[in-house]
Amino acid sequence: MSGFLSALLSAELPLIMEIKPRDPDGTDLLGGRSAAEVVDTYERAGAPCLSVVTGHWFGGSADLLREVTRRTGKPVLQKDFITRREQLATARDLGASAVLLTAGLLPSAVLARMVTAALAAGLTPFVEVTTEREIAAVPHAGECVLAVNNKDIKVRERGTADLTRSAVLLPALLAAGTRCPVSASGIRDATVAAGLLGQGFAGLLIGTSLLRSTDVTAWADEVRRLRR
Ligand SMILES: O=P(O)(O)OC[C@@H](O)[C@@H](O)c1c[nH]c2ccccc12
Repeated sequence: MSGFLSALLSAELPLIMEIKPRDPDGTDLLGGRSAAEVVDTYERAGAPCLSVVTGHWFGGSADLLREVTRRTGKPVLQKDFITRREQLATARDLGASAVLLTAGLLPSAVLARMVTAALAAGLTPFVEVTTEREIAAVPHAGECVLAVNNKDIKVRERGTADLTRSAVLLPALLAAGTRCPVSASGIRDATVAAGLLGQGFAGLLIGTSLLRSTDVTAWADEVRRLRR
């Protein structure tokens, strides 16, 4: 099993904590903090894995990913529009353990090729889906993280999140054979997070709410408390 999958599946609190400099509307999310400071905050709160957005419209970059992977020993997911094999080699060189593949943006033959190529490169495919049809197009689902995106990448993650999408698609994720169904985007507080974990998600990907939080450890502790 990949390092990313096993870290998530063995975590006492499976929150993939994300670093991105801006939200899709351009609002700053780092508030003057360095990437290293955010990494340390997330590690103190118990993150088993991290995510770094390298896409430029979120203010990300390859340098940001490098800075994070140098700082942490935790497996790191690269979030970007990965469509070509060369990008997989770059992700690995920058220290990523997992890569985002967006099912809704890739023709199914390309998605299949990229999943296979990522696995061959030792990277965990983190496949984002929004429909049952997209889920059905994911090969080797048992080796992938399958993540329902509660927002819509086609409108650049603007707009409000639809958390019912996660609930509706969870059975299809499990039927596809993933060990690691994840809910991503728009998880605004600990109550929502605890609810999704209670439904059966094996992991959650959270960015904005944690980046805006003044106390990430308290945020995570609240999820722990609600799950008891
Ligand atoms: O900040 P949020 O709402 O917690 O969402 C995190 C993550 O899911 C979101 O940043 C994201 C989802 N899909 C993406 C694709 C590219 C870049 C970023 C993303």
